[in-house]
Amino acid sequence: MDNILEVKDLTKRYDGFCLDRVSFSLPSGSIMGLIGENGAGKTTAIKAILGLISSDEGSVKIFGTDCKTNEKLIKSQIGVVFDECNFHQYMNADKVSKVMKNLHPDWDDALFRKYLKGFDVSESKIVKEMSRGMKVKFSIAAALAHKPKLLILDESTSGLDPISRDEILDIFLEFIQNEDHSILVSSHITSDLDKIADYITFIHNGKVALSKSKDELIYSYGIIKCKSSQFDKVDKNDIIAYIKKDFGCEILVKDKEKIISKYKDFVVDGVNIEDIMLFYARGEVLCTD
Ligand SMILES: Nc1ncnc2c1ncn2[C@@H]1O[C@H](COP(=O)(O)OP(=O)(O)OP(=O)(O)O)[C@@H](O)[C@H]1O
Repeated sequence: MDNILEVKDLTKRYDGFCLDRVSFSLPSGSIMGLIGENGAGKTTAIKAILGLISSDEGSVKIFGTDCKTNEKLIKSQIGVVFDECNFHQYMNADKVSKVMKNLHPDWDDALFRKYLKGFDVSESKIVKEMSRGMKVKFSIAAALAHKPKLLILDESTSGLDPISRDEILDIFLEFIQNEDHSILVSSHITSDLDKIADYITFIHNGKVALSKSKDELIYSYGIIKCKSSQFDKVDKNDIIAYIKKDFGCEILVKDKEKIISKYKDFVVDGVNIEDIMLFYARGEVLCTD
């Protein structure tokens, strides 16, 4: 499987913050969830990938080509949705369609209207009159209607109600049925990523803390829950991270099956993306692999 997006050592320095040598690859036909705390660097990474801000170091290849070599063609094949609607406040569907038709040769007006109808967003309403959720749906409809191969969304779905989010997650899954398509989506709603992501990249303090297949994380990682007094019984080489609390200790481990047979006295629970994020962000991390 080819990579639709390859980010290598991407670095951006601001006063007091550094996006530090961020690297990851997004294979075609897949969805990657970009997660991290507020201020971790997700938007900075996305903007640097899209060339909306200049990077200090590193490279970005999209569709196998360095972004700088054929920027116009590459960008025409990317659909981008930020958390705010980028269209002018006084534009309605007709006006957006007119503008997009000139910008994108593959613009499909009928598809745009189909998505708007499906999302229950009025074609006559101007952006200014739309609710936050409507603006997001309007932007997603426009991003999909120019038939991109790569869809990049930054925190776009957070303001949507659970039903609308579910509807959009289905559209994302349908979008990647085409093996040439991929999605990079930053989100704080990790339960959505539990449902749709194939890969997870976790940015912590400007650095990639992990970038792995979601199945590898979910099926092989586990959490040992034990008393603080039992902590020393666990081999440090088995520990990825741990959190000690007043009433006990939680330990993130890899290779859950091995751990279950090695430590028969301990309860080993499964994990979700939020658990893993909490361990890396709030726990003591012993192993960064
Ligand atoms: N133009 C800028 N000038 C200076 N610092 C900036 C600029 N843009 C972002 N930053 C800083 O970069 C850091 C990362 O911000 P970024 O928006 O990438 O985080 P994020 O992970 O997207 O956070 P959130 O989840 O809150 O949206 C923050 O410390 C922020 O203050």
